[in-house]
Amino acid sequence: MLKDQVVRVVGAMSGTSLDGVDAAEIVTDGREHLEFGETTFRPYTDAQTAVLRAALGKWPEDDVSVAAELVETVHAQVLSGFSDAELIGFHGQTFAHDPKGRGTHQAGDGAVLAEVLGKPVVWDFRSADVQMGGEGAPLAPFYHFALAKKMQVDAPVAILNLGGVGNLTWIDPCMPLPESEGALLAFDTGPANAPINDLMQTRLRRAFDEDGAFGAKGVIDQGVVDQFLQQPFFFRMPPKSLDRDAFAGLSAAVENLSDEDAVATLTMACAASVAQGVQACPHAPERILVTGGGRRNPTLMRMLALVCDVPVGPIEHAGFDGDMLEAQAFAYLAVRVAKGLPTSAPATTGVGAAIGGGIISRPG
Ligand SMILES: Nc1ncnc2c1ncn2[C@@H]1O[C@H](COP(=O)(O)OP(=O)(O)OP(=O)(O)O)[C@@H](O)[C@H]1O
Ligand SMILES: CC(=O)N[C@H]1[C@@H]2OC[C@@H](O2)[C@@H](O)[C@@H]1O[C@H](C)C(=O)O
Repeated sequence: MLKDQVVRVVGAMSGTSLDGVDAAEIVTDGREHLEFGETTFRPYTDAQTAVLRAALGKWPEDDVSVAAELVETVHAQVLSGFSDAELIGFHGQTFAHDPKGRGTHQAGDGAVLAEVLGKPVVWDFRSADVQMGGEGAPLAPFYHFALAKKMQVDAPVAILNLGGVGNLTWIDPCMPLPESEGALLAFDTGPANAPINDLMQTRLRRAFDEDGAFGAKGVIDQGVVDQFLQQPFFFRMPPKSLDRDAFAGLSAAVENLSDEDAVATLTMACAASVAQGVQACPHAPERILVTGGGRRNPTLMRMLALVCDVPVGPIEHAGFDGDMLEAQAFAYLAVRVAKGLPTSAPATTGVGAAIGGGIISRPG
């Protein structure tokens, strides 16, 4: 692919909240040129979510073929709607993530999708980074850098994704490239919606705390939050990343609280872990732009504004679509992989040197 070639590319992401597949088209040269196209979301049925949930924590050598085929089938359906796209970025579904141990496992075979869809597919974005000593996550930061350039801001900003897990990217948009030293600092902040969703499902048979209603009625158990922040993860310097279910102890710690108090406490645990992350940034960002489903939870957004010493608002304030940012990110990263450009750097994943991860599979 030529250096300046502009590509119509679609990215697809199945996130840790296990709610469905986001797909988004962009037009990009893999650097600063960025236009936005069609988007779609395909929710998983309850039965499909149950299959995926049962595969969490499993590795390729475990028998996950049914769950992996489900990921491929749903993605093939979703992506077949993007007939104009020349290239596909396919993240897959993370089943397990243990970068300093067994590695990282995103289910779904991009080679199968390339055959089915008849287009080149970039996939397995995280493994090379892990093999080179990196965390393999977060990977959206290089895309966040492109967004900050598009915003034409001249002071550091932070982009906070609140999905199942939270991740924050601090960006100095005055730097020339995302891999430039000092351009980015990125890391997972802690659990975000996953513990809240798990509690809502187990206790109340609801998918999530809609509009933060339960959390708003509860009283925060500050002792639980303070105890939670004593976990070694919060004393590690970034970059750092998390598996979805890394904090089982947090859910256990709210077991004896009422539904409302438990949700309020889990919501504050998420906000407080973000506030700790903000303290680790090189300088205070001018503002925090929130993406991912957590920005739709007004209780969480209120708590964030309370504990972070920086203005906090949804990324729509900067003109971007907070539901589709991750799908767009894997579209953008796919073009970078196809062009041989790096997708991570020491400051985003802790990898030894900037590298481009990802495999390209072409239809036979
Ligand atoms: N109206 C709402 N009120 C409260 N919470 C909401 C609302 N809408 C979405 N959410 C939360 O956002 C979650 C979905 O977020 P998102 O789609 O960003 O997650 P994801 O992409 O799967 O996760 P990750 O970024 O960790 O991979 C839902 O499961 C729910 O917890
Ligand atoms: C291993 C893995 O899939 N991590 C996800 C997860 O979901 C949020 C957070 O944890 C982040 O580290 C990452 O996803 C985003 C898209 C990323 O790589 O930037």
